[in-house]
Amino acid sequence: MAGTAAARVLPKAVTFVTGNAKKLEEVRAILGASVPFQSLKLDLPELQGEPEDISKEKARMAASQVNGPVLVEDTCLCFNALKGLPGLNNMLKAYEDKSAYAMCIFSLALGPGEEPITFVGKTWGRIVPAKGPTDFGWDPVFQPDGSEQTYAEMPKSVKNQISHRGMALALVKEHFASANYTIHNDGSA
Ligand SMILES: O=c1nc[nH]c2c1ncn2[C@H]1C[C@H](O)[C@@H](COP(=O)(O)OP(=O)(O)OP(=O)(O)O)O1
Ligand SMILES: [Mg+2]
Repeated sequence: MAGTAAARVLPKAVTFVTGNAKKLEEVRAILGASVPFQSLKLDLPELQGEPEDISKEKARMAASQVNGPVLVEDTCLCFNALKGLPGLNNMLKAYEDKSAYAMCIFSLALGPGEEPITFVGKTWGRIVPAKGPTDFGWDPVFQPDGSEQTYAEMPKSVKNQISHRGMALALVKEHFASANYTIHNDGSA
């Protein structure tokens, strides 16, 4: 019957594994208190393959290292001219089609050996000559459809409302709201 499942008990709060401070800043701002987490930088291998598979494998590796629930994230800027292949800005110079999408994939693994759940967010736009502050990756060259500003030019709150990361985290939030996990701290770090 729907809605009668007992809340799953987690041994500790979720660890968001990332080495990227700008990502972490956005994830904190977007999740607020809705998903309690701590962050940790781990040296994980950069894997090859389909984006969702890479993300799940990253979550599996992180969950066994942390020995607890983890959230990992991978982002790519995918160019339609290159049939979605993640690539570099200057590769686009040869193409008329400047359309692109930013894609963010989060994977949640509740512990070692558990099948990760993925959450995907996409924002469509195009590649433009750089505008705005240059402190976060390709933000100055990505202009979302319907906007006159690049991600870099937008106030953070506006980027987070419409961004690939914001979209994916809306799904993460929904998942946590419906799963209703309870945290029973096991006393380890
Ligand atoms: O919203 C964004 N706006 C602009 N640039 C961004 C964004 N999000 C990621 N990026 C950049 C950072 C990195 O140069 C590349 C791949 O990101 P990605 O491999 O997922 O990140 P990372 O290796 O720095 O951190 P992590 O430790 O979480 O894997 O895209
Ligand atoms: Mg990475």
